[in-house]
Amino acid sequence: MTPQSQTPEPFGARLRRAMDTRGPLCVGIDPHASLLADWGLSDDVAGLERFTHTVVEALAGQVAVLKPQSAFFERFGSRGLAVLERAVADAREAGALVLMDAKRGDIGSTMAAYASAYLDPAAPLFSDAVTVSPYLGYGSLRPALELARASGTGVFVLALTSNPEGAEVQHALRADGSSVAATVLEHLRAENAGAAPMGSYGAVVGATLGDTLGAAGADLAINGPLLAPGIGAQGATAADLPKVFGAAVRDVVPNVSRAVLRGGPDIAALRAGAARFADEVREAVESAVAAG
Ligand SMILES: O=C(O)c1cc(=O)[nH]c(=O)n1[C@@H]1O[C@H](COP(=O)(O)O)[C@@H](O)[C@H]1O
Repeated sequence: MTPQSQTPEPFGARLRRAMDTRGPLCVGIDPHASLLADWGLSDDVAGLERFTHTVVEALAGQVAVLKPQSAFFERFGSRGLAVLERAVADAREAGALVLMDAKRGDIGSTMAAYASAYLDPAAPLFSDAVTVSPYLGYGSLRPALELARASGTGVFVLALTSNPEGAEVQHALRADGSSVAATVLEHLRAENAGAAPMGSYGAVVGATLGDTLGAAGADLAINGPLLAPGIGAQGATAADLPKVFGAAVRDVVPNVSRAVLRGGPDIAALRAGAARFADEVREAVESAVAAG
């Protein structure tokens, strides 16, 4: 990677500041073909570009985190990736942190290349953080964890995903009786130990999981951020957050994609939709914290 003249501020510190000033909401940039159609756009690169540019213009000055889902850009090949590159740069320029949702995971030597694609400051898709999958073994993520440390970026590791199919792998019990997901969380706790105000290594834990976390023996106190997708289109609400996350609710970065994006293409409507979810999240977190 590019040599750094000075140690960059860690992602965890940058994220905590953004959460404190803008609120913790993350909005996903997920240009589904159906959303392009709803917005009156063509399902091609021009439609993708217009959609993405509108979302960035509407929300990059307002929300803490924007999370482009790479698959929706990859389906258009190199021209789709060019749209993604510009969106990442524009969103960061406007003050949002960009979490690239790429869910990468591979053997360590290949993981190093994925890490450079998103976490090397010289890379065209350089982002503030990236989502990764630990299901080739947590240790295979080491190159990404190390590059994140060096470049002041973050890594969000899938632990307990929002989809119902995730449980067959994530709740599975290891020989010592701990669940696979609890083991992932344990690794993250060790990674973030001693970091203040919080570590740069997050977990993805679905807001849809209700009270099933107990079944996975999941201890969410990892001293790092907890990305919580599933609010809106997948049925969870802001009011579910304290139930799912308990005392860790202060570290939750709730994600909403379709339920905000459906408000477009009107910029004011997109902003109002995000603001409504942000208010609901703030209310839910504040009342949970007040209740102790
Ligand atoms: O890592 C993610 O972002 C993610 C993890 C997970 O467990 N569930 C999940 O839905 N996501 C992503 O979060 C977004 C949810 O979108 P909506 O259901 O439209 O709000 C999509 O981009 C998913 O790929």
